[in-house]
Amino acid sequence: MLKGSFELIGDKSISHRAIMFSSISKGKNKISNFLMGQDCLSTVNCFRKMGVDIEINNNEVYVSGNGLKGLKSFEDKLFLDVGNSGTAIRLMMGILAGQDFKTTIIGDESIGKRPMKRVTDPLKKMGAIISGRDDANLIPITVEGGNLTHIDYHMPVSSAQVKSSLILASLYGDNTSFIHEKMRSRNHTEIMLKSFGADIEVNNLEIKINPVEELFNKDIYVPGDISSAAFIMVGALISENSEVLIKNVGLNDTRVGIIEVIKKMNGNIEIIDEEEICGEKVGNILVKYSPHLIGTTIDKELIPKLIDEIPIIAVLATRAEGDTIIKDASELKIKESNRIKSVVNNLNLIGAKAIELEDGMIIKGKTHLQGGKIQTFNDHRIAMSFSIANLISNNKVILDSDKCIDISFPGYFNLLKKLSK
Ligand SMILES: O=C(O)C1=C[C@@H](OP(=O)(O)O)[C@@H](O)[C@H](O)C1
Ligand SMILES: C=C(OP(=O)(O)O)C(=O)O
Repeated sequence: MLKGSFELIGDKSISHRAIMFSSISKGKNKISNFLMGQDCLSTVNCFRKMGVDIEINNNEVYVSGNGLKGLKSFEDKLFLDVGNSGTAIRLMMGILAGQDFKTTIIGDESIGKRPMKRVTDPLKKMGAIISGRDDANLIPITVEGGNLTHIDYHMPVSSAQVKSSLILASLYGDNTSFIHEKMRSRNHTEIMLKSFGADIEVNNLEIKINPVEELFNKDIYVPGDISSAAFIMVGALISENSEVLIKNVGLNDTRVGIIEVIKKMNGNIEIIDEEEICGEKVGNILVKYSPHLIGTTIDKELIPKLIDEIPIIAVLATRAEGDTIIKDASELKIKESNRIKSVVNNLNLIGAKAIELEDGMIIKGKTHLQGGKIQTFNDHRIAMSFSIANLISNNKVILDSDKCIDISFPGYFNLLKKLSK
């Protein structure tokens, strides 16, 4: 059973953006509740390497921005290392496209397999010179920035990383740019850049960006990460007699898909004390054990609102009455692991019944988890999802490795231990 309350750690997406946008703005600012996860620290290291003064003091970060074109070239032999982070590399390429120097980006084995053409193609159209393995699809990727044109681009995939990268490059363009989304993805970039003085207008799925001379730093408070809260929420929903209050959860409309799904599945979840801080909705969430969960279908518009939560939703679905069907989610195949395969194979391995689909999965409800040793593929979301499955398994669910959890949720096991009664 999970019981108690806790303050949620900072949002990963917003923490990355806070470092990047502060680094290319003028002035000094403070970022509070910054996520000290490995992914966000990779972003810090990249911008330090490009001459930005970034000081870390507990969960607070102080950034002295260099201005829009003020990043500095470093010795040729050095690379920018993004580690495991898709957000870091894709967003950073948008910024590098506007700088007057050449940079090579590297990362770990997982990022080495993730597709970058979705970003490098449109950035090349804007005038950046980009090369890399497999026609600039795979790292190491070299970006030579400079004078960019504008772009009118219809995104072929729904991705906040692609959208954000192009918004950033558009700040350096020669005229107004338009970016058209297929589906509404997380909008932290639009919110934060506007507060820094960017000229951005959003009309449904169209984003209009006018280039600016400079951005100006503002203090940022990072709300808690709903994608991290999701593991504890599901833990509480499925373990008997649980009741957990999660404080300080980011509740941006583009991120709350997990709450919508839990409600549809008849889960006992309640949002209390909602407010707005730095343009982002924040609130407390009360979750209680829910013995009468029902299966559901998740598809289309809902997918971008919960893309990172699908592995843990799949665990939740094993406790529901009836099947849960997840469709339109082929993006899962190109995350830190192929999350369709890693979820389905591991669920079946511990006694659940899951079927792999081309663009998602079906999870049979009310199955009894038996436990077993699962493969995380060094994917943090897989590791945490199956550590929650462990709470309801007859025998232990053993992870082959759990170090990857530090990528997005440092202190995760300590918290789980504190809440476990
Ligand atoms: O913009 C972001 O911060 C993110 C966007 C999503 O990726 P895509 O843009 O590839 O969908 C998400 O999976 C990732 O964890 C963070
Ligand atoms: C996919 C993820 O992150 P990124 O794309 O930044 O590596 C994630 O955190 O689940």
